[in-house]
Amino acid sequence: MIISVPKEIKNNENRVAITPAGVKELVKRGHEVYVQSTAGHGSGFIDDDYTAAGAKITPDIEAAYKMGEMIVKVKEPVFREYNLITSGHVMFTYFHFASSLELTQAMINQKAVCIAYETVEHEDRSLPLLVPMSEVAGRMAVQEGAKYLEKPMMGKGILLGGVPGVLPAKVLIIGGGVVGTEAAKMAAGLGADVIIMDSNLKRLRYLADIMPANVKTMASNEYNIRKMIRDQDLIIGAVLIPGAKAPKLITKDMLKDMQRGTVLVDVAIDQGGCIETCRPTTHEDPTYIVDGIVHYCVANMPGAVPYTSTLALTNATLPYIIELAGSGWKTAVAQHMELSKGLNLCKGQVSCSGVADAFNLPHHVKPQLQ
Ligand SMILES: NC(=O)C1=CN([C@@H]2O[C@H](COP(=O)(O)OP(=O)(O)OC[C@H]3O[C@@H](n4cnc5c(N)ncnc54)[C@H](O)[C@@H]3O)[C@@H](O)[C@H]2O)C=CC1
Ligand SMILES: CC(=O)C(=O)O
Ligand SMILES: [Mg+2]
Repeated sequence: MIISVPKEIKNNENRVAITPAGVKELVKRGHEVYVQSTAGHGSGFIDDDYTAAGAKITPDIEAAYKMGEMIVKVKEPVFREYNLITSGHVMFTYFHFASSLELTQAMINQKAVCIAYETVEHEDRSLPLLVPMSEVAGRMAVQEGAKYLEKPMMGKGILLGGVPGVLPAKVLIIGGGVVGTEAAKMAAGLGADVIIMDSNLKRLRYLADIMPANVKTMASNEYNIRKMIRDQDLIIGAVLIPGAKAPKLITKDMLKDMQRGTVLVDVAIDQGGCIETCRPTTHEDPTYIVDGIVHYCVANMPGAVPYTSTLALTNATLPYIIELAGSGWKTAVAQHMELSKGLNLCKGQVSCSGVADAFNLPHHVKPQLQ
């Protein structure tokens, strides 16, 4: 198969979808790999690293899309890419369709086969291609939260861990999955006073067992959220219903109950966000203030630490790229339950229920696989 890797053009997105090591594995199996010139620069790979591994370099994004049967990316296509995508393409990348009708409609119109990293799902319901980036974003959420709690950044002016004789900051994490767990570990390690809320009691039992003593667990419901947000310093949104739009758990009217300078980091923003006043921001301009509350809502947080994120992501995606390239997408999707869960759009039909529900579109349980 011919696999093509365009350079990411989303704001401050420095990850790349394939490393030279990945190219070598694909070329060894008889595939042809095209990589757009400078696509790897942000992650520390130069064009010569790719050619040495057997890739061919394309001069621009148009050529990258033109050459490939399967396009492997990191982030969802942006407007400039829509018309480069055709019904002949298999697109393998993060899409987060439920958060964007525009993107969903564009990909329906282009009739491409869209397999979304974030909904590839194992039988035990884990999400192997979301996990590594959630690990990164969960850890970063605390790092970024700590930074924006500083007074010059419009935060309350409180140090997460406190100092001897002064109490530490309070951190509330809503959603105790991968992002929430990693955030809790980081915040606890810095000495903060941490609460994790989740709607899944089994998950809370597990977290209560493994977390240090400065992490407490609490059931997630409106009453508890309203009660706890009053005196928190940092609140991290980390819920997920796979494929679907995130539920709004903190509404605009709740902001007046928070203390000024409280920082909200809505990691779930890529699925629309779980805080009503959150809208996607970029690494260039990551925060804004509503009612004195700092909102941080960057939808591609791992893009800022590409040296870590590209390796973590491609460690997970490469086996699936090899499978899709080796068997062809139809056979791979038919034979592998995890990849069939990843199929979101197929030649203009919506095959992911979360996406269909988000926009009231017809849901094709069995899309045309021809
Ligand atoms: N902004 C960014 O750059 C990034 C965003 N993400 C996003 O972060 C979000 C979380 O991802 P993961 O932790 O991997 O998901 P996960 O599936 O591991 O965890 C989600 C948790 O939310 C819980 N949950 C669902 N509804 C809830 C509710 N009403 N109240 C409390 N908890 C609830 C679930 O029980 C589960 O434990 C996703 O939207 C993901 O796409 C992930 C990586 C990067
Ligand atoms: C998961 C995701 O959206 C990201 O890594 O950017
Ligand atoms: Mg994202």
